[in-house]
Amino acid sequence: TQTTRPQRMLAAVQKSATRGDPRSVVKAIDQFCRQKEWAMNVGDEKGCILDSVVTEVNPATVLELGTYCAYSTVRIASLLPPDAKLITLEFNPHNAAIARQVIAWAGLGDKIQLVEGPSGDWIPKMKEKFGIETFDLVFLDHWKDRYLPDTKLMEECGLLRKGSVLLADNVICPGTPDYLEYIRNSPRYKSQYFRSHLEYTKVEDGLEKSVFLG
Ligand SMILES: O=C(NC/C=C/[C@H]1O[C@@H](n2cnc3c(NCCO)ncnc32)[C@H](O)[C@@H]1O)c1cc(-c2ccc(F)cc2)cc(O)c1O
Ligand SMILES: [Mg+2]
Repeated sequence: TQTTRPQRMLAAVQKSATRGDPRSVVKAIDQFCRQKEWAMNVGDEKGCILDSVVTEVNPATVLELGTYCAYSTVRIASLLPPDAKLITLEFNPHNAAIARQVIAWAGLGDKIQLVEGPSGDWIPKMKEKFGIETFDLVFLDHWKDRYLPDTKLMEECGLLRKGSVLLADNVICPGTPDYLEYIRNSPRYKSQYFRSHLEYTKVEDGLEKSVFLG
């Protein structure tokens, strides 16, 4: 029977990456996507920008919207301080199942909590279910038309504090026009665009980093 792309990606990790070595997992996925099949991971070029933001913020709490196969989940978690926590939301059960195995292979199960379900349901429950007061860093990489509503929901739920950083993938391609318009014109955010390319291609894309001002 036919395998899925996430299944083939996991197979590439289990074949080429070293158990317990997160960076080898990242490398194996990038190699698979460059040599075998394109997939919608943030990728190695934008991944370097992601790494620099994670290192700069040095977050104790991270929220990721849209796990997919956990490429960025593992990439972020590999840079976190010892007691930091990363919560990643994924509502497609098949993708979640693959992501759990990628996270396990990387040996990051104690830093990463994958929560299965839609962000709209889980964002309001972060405090009661996970004892999270606020997030130091949020990585947005789920459906592009959900970036804005979920950002407003995080504001309403008091999950952002003065200095919280939102980092949004794909603000050019596929694009998130309503989110960009809101975040760049809101007096409550200080935004910065990091120009790059769509993963594994020469097409323009970029990350938007926005600091919540409280
Ligand atoms: O579409 C892209 N990403 C979406 C990711 C979705 C993943 O996240 C999960 N997900 C979605 N919404 C929610 C949700 N909440 C919202 C719904 O309730 N709550 C929880 N999980 C959610 C899905 O189940 C997937 O696992 C993309 C496309 C291109 C692209 C560029 C150029 C092309 F030609 C083609 C494609 C490049 C990229 O980097 C991209 O990220
Ligand atoms: Mg993306």
